[in-house]
Amino acid sequence: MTAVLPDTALRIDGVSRFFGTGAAQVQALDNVSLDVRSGEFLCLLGASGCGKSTLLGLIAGLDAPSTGTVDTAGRRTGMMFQDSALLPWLTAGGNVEVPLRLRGIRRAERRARVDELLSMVRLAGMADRRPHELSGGMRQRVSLARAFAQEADILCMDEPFGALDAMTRDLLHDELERIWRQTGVTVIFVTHDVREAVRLGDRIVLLSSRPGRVAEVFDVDIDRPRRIDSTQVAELATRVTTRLREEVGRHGH
Ligand SMILES: Nc1ncnc2c1ncn2[C@@H]1O[C@H](COP(=O)(O)OP(=O)(O)OP(=O)(O)O)[C@@H](O)[C@H]1O
Repeated sequence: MTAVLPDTALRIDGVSRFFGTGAAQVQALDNVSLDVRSGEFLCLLGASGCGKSTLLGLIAGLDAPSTGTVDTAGRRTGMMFQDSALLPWLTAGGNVEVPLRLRGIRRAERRARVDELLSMVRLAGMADRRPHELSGGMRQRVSLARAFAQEADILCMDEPFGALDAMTRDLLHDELERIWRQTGVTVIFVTHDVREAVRLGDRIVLLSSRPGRVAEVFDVDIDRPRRIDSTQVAELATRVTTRLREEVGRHGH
């Protein structure tokens, strides 16, 4: 194994993951190897059940590989899910504050940080609202602010905008891209939406159907900011979709 370069945020080396034992055993991932650059926006794409969430969980340190290694060289990882999973008894501000509390940040600093984070997702003045008083898009903005409150070096996002309407999703793509550029965080973004991957990613890693293997890696050489409905995005999305169809077809799904 070669040394991890300083600008490598994450090295996944020969990772397989099995669940269960005996006849009921399922192989979710098969010998996945991948280096992710520091500050890169990497999209993981693949058919349902190909192991995207499993791989993300391994990167986030929520799970351990059966074989192989995931090396984040001590970098802090954070997580954001599709469901905003806000705590209903806390306000928007209270939710964003949770990771700050967990990290032992003092009250006055927490307050200031919460205001900053809510402004960053354009929810200044909404700190006292409760989740049920917010729209789905606003809840996901709070969730985004909470994700950034983790101050992770590597942010793992599991279809964070999957449940939103197209308009809201478009806006949140813009916000996420802006914040990603401002903070320099490394993002690992799971999606099954090809256009979303092309809209956001520096690279797209296409996983094969179960067990997930790296089927192909696409570089997205399109200037930012991108528009999801631009011709360039559509053209690359068509190429990626064709490849994705081949992968799905190969496994008879
Ligand atoms: N804890 C577990 N126990 C048993 N099987 C599991 C477990 N977690 C995942 N699997 C299986 O591993 C495979 C990969 O699941 P995973 O959720 O990673 O796929 P995915 O690509 O994220 O799917 P989707 O796009 O539908 O969310 C699936 O067959 C799933 O049923």
